[in-house]
Amino acid sequence: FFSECKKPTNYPPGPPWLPFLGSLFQLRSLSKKAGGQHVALMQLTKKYASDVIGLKLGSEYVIAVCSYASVRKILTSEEYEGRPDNFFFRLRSMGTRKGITGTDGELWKEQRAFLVSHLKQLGFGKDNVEQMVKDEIRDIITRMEHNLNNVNIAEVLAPSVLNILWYLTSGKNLRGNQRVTNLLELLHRRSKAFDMSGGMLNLYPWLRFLAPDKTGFSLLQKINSGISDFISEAIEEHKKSLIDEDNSDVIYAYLNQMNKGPNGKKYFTDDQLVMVCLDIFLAGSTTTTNTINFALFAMTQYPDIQEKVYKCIENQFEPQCEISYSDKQRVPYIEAVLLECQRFFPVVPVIGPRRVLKTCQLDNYQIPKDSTILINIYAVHHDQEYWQDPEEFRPERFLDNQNKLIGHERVLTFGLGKRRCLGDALAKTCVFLFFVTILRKFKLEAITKQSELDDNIAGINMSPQKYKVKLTPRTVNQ
Ligand code: HEM
Repeated sequence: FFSECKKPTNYPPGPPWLPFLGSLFQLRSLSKKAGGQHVALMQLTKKYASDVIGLKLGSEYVIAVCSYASVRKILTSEEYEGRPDNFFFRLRSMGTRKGITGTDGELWKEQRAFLVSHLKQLGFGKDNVEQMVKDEIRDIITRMEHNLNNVNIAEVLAPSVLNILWYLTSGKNLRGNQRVTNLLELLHRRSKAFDMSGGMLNLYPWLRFLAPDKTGFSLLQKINSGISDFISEAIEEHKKSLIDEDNSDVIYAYLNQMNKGPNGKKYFTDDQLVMVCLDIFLAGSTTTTNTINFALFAMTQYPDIQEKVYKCIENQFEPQCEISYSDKQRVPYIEAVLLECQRFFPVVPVIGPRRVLKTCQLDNYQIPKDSTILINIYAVHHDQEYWQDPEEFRPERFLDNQNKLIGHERVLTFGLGKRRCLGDALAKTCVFLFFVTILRKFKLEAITKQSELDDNIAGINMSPQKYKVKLTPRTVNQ
C-alpha cells in the first residue's frame, strides 16, 4: 500500500501521490481551474521550482517537460522516441498496436518511412496537391459569399480540410457527402473529450464497463467503427482497380508495396493500411482546421493586424493573379503573423506522449524506463524569460529591421526530430493559402461579443470558442 506512494530514486519533483490514484486528482482539478493541462503543468513548474515535473497517473509514471532545453532534448534523443503502450492508444487503434502515430520500433520506422517518401513523391506543396487545395478554397469562398453575415468559420473549414486529406489518401473528392459531416462531428467530439494523458479511461480501463458513455468509451468505439468502415470500403474499391506502379494516392501506393512481396519490408498488411489511413485523419484534420481557424480568429481580435495583412497582399499581388505557396517568401509579414498565431495558440499544446525506451538522466533527475513523457510546447511558446512579453500578440517579434524572418526555432508547433509531424508541408500549404485567400477576399469582423467568448477549448487539441463573423467583400482583387 505504502509502496504505491513512494517515488522512485531521484524522480523529478511534483505533487504527492495517493495510493492507486497517484497525482491524478491534483492534476485534474488544477487543469480544470487553469483552463487546460498545459497551464496546470506550467503552474506546477513554478510551485516545485523545476522545469521537469514528476507525476503518477494511476499506475503510470508520467513526466512533464516545460522548458525549451528539456523539450528539445526529448524531441531529439533516440531514447525518448517510443510511444506509450496503454489502453487509450490501443483503443485508438482498434485494440491493436498498429499505424504510425501510436507505434514505435521497427514497425514505426518502416511505416513512417513509407508515408514520408510517398507524400514527398505525391508532392505535398507541389502542383497537383496545391491545385486541390486551391479548388477547395475556391469552393469555400463561394459558400461564404452566400452567407456574409453570420459565418461559423470552423464549420466552413473542417469539411474542406477533411476533403483534402481524403483526396490524398484515396484520390476521391468527398465534397457534399453526408458521411463526412457525421465523421467530422465525431472527430470534433473526440478531440474535446480527452487530454494527452488519455483521461480516466486509460488509467482505469475497467471503468468502461461501469460508465461507457461518461468515460468516452462509447464515443471512441463509434468513431473507430465509423472511420474504419469508411476506409475499408475505399481499400476494397482500390483493390479492384489496382494498376501496377499507379501510386497516385496513399492506398494505391500501399497496396502496390504489399504486392511486391516482403522485399525487406515486414509490416505491410491490410490492418496496417487501415491504421495508416486513420492516422492521417486523426493527426491531420482537427490540427490543420484549428490552426487556420485560430489564425482567422486572431485577425478578428486584432483588426489593425488584419489591415496590415491585407495591405501586404494588395501591395505584392496583382488583382487577378493567383497566390501560390511559393509566394510565401514575398510576404514575410504574413509569415510572421502565422508564426505568431502558432506561438500564441498552439493547437496541440502538449505534444507526445512519448515512452522512455531506457532509464535515463534528464536535468539531473532519473527518468525510469517506460515512463510517459508529456511535452508542454505551450510552456515553451509562453516562456516569459525568453519572449519577454509572451502574452502580447506581436508578429513583429519574428521580423528583423530589414523585414526578414527571424527567431522562430522556438516555435515547435510541428515538433522536432525523428517523430516530427510528417504532414507539416501539407499543413503549412493549407494554412498559408486558406489564410491569404480568405483575407484577400473578405474583411472579417467578429460578431460574437467579447463577453460571450469563453476561454479557448482545450482537450487533446486546442480550438477557439465558437465565434461567428461578418464578412465584407473587399472591392479590389475581386
Ligand atoms: C497544423 C497542423 C498540424 C499540426 C500542428 C501537427 C502537429 C504534429 C506534432 C506536434 C507531431 C509530433 C508529435 C510527437 O512529437 O510525438 C505530429 C505528428 C504527426 N502528424 Fe502532424 N500536425 C499537423 C498536421 C498534420 C497533417 C496534415 C498530417 C497528415 C498527413 C499529419 C500527420 C502526422 C502523423 C502521422 C504524425 C505521427 C508521426 C510519428 O509518430 O512518427 N499531421 N503532428
